[in-house]
Amino acid sequence: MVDQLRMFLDRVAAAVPPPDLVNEITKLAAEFNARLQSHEVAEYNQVAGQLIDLPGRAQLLTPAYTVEELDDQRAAGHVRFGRHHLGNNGAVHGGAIPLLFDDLLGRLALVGGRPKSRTAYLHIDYRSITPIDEDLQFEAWFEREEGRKRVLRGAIRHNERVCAEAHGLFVALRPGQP
Ligand SMILES: CCCCCCCCCCCCCC(=O)SCCNC(=O)CCNC(=O)[C@H](O)C(C)(C)COP(=O)(O)OP(=O)(O)OC[C@H]1O[C@@H](n2cnc3c(N)ncnc32)[C@H](O)[C@@H]1OP(=O)(O)O
Repeated sequence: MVDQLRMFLDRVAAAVPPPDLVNEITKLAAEFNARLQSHEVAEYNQVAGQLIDLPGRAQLLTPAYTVEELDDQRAAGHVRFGRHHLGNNGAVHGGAIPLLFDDLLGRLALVGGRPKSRTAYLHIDYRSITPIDEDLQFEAWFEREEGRKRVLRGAIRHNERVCAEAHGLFVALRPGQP
């Protein structure tokens, strides 16, 4: 379902459909919304975002990324941004790139039984255009850990070209801290 929805968002972004089709799709979307509404659950029971083996954890907000290598210091894999993430001129929107890094670095910050943490800062360097509709490679790694502070770095590449780099501080939450 999430794969289809991601594709739907890409199609909506790319299409200029005739008015009849817009009306038809609007009715279908309204029907899907109404049907799902009756199955709403509380945050801690929801499945979206919890399906760790699916691209982007099956969370629609997050770009569809797949982790292929993971240990307690490093993660690597691939990501593909779609038309939904377009800024302009074939380049990914600058706001979509931190979404990937926050999720990826935040997820790595948890690996190895580490307690939950929150992003204190996330700095992005946009080194070159990040293209949509291409398979891109990412890497994330620990730079250092000092008490509750975890400093991580990440990079997205298109083949050999660096597209963007990230530098983030994640602070482990104290018991009871939201
Ligand atoms: C099965 C399913 C699995 C699912 C996997 C899901 C993966 C999902 C991944 C998704 C991931 C998404 C994740 C998200 O999106 S989390 C959402 C975005 N982030 C937030 O909302 C965080 C909001 N901020 C806070 O809650 C607090 O400020 C935090 C918790 C961050 C720290 O407040 P706290 O009161 O706790 O700590 P402290 O103030 O005593 O500071 C402690 C130390 O840290 C240093 N410090 C703090 N801030 C900064 C700063 N800006 N620059 C430099 N340094 C900073 C500070 O100097 C001190 O250092 P030192 O003096 O000790 O040396």
